[in-house]
Amino acid sequence: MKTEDPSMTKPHIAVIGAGAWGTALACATAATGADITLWMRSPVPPGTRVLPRLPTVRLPENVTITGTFPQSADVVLLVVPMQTLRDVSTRLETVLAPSIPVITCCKGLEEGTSRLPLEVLAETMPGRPCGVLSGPNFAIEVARGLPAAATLACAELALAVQLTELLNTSSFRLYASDDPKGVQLAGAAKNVVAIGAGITIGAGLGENARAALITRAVAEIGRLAEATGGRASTIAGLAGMGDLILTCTGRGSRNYSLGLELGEGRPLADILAARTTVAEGVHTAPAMQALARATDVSAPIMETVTRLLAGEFTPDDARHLLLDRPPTLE
Ligand SMILES: NC(=O)c1ccc[n+]([C@@H]2O[C@H](COP(=O)([O-])OP(=O)(O)OC[C@H]3O[C@@H](n4cnc5c(N)ncnc54)[C@H](O)[C@@H]3O)[C@@H](O)[C@H]2O)c1
Ligand SMILES: O=P(O)(O)OC[C@H](O)CO
Repeated sequence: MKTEDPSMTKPHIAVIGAGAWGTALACATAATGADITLWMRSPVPPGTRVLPRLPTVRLPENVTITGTFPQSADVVLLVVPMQTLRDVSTRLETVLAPSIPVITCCKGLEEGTSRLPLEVLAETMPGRPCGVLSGPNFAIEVARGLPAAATLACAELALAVQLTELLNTSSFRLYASDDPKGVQLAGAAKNVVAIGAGITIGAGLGENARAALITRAVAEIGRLAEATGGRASTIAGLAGMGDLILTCTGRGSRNYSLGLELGEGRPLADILAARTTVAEGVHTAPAMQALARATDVSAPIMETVTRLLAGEFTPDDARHLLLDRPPTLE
């Protein structure tokens, strides 16, 4: 009788959240050959292989959809909207073995507390090894296996390296980092800047203005990263500059397209009412404004986008994004 060699057991990667990004990450990590379980909160009929957020993508055979949280896995990817991270991670913590590493793939700050994703997990999953994955990644392209890259950061570089080796594939290239604060700050802030970039184009201010906005955002996000214990140099990488380039120019971005509509004069409430997907920048902007104020960081872009979203500025005032400040040194 054949006995199974435990050293030949396939890795198990659990993905929590079957929105666009969770579905894409299930497809991408399936290419490692691991067994993938994809948790979704809404039940689907047995045999479902195509999920609502990415209706043109068929899940690979080694992806199993489940409605039950995992108790174990080699790694868990948490891929839910930022404002639900506290609730979902609290519930997951009650069943998941304490040594299992969790990677947050959210890009945002928690509204009301201005917490970064890993700061939320430190409260809901204390003592657990955690990391963050972030980079210029439109879900549909990653799901289709088009080439993409991202940063995976953990406070312990050795863990980041170990997890990149587990998750890296020939089309989804991962770079390890030991600056999780900088990576999270970058991923959250770019969504706010993307709204600003959309407003700039939607209000007809031109592409020069957008390029200036993106470039000044790099400096602003660097200051915010340092104020939260991260490194400004991280903002030059995939999670910073890389994601700013993608999200501030690609019409596939929900944050950028929301900004475009705002810039064209459509009220925020109408834009949000017509959408079912998450535009993280709407929640993250006031949290980023509060963080900047609390840490005494000059953050005119975060401030202006927040005030535009709150209706304190009209799109006609969008030049505030760049121009209404005295000249200074670069
Ligand atoms: N879509 C992308 O291209 C992309 C790429 C990189 C990172 N991200 C980030 O990933 C995160 C998720 O984004 P997405 O694009 O998958 O969002 P989405 O709007 O496509 O889907 C969100 C998913 O979360 C689920 N959800 C909503 N409320 C929930 C709750 N209370 N509990 C559990 N699940 C809940 C929804 O059912 C849905 O499946 C965001 O932080 C986003 O910034 C997205
Ligand atoms: O559609 P957005 O604006 O949430 O952007 C998606 C990804 O974060 C791009 O990297």
